[in-house]
Amino acid sequence: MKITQAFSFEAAHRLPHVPATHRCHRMHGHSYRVELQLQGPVDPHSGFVVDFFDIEAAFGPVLKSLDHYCLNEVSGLENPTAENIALWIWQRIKPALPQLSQVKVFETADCWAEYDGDAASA
Ligand SMILES: Nc1nc2c(c(=O)[nH]1)N=C([C@H](O)[C@H](O)COP(=O)(O)OP(=O)(O)OP(=O)(O)O)CN2
Ligand SMILES: [Zn+2]
Repeated sequence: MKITQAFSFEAAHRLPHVPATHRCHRMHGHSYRVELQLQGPVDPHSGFVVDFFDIEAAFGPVLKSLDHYCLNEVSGLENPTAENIALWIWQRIKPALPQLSQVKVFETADCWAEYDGDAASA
């Protein structure tokens, strides 16, 4: 069974490795959406794969460290592309949520990155 919980945060960023002529080289902001997918068996007693409250508790401190920050100033996010944010989130919450199977980071409704723990695609 797969379950997904969505979160959102507001943040500023600039992409330091794109050409100066690229509009994302300038500081700007996004309303990010994060989707955390977990996969595992349904506990026969609780009926849960994982309690959504436990996902919220595990991700809360990570979310707080992103919300209303300039992502370039967050340690490990000096190049804050959607891809790098997805990987960064995965690395921080996988230990607490072993059933984590995918992290999606949406910069806009139309553009997102997804990471499923496959080292070859990181
Ligand atoms: N592969 C990636 N490409 C780009 C990323 C990224 O993280 N991974 N990021 C950006 C920029 O952050 C840019 O701000 C994205 O903006 P855009 O998708 O163009 O969204 P806008 O809302 O600014 O654009 P509209 O077309 O006006 O909706 C670029 N590329
Ligand atoms: Zn951007």
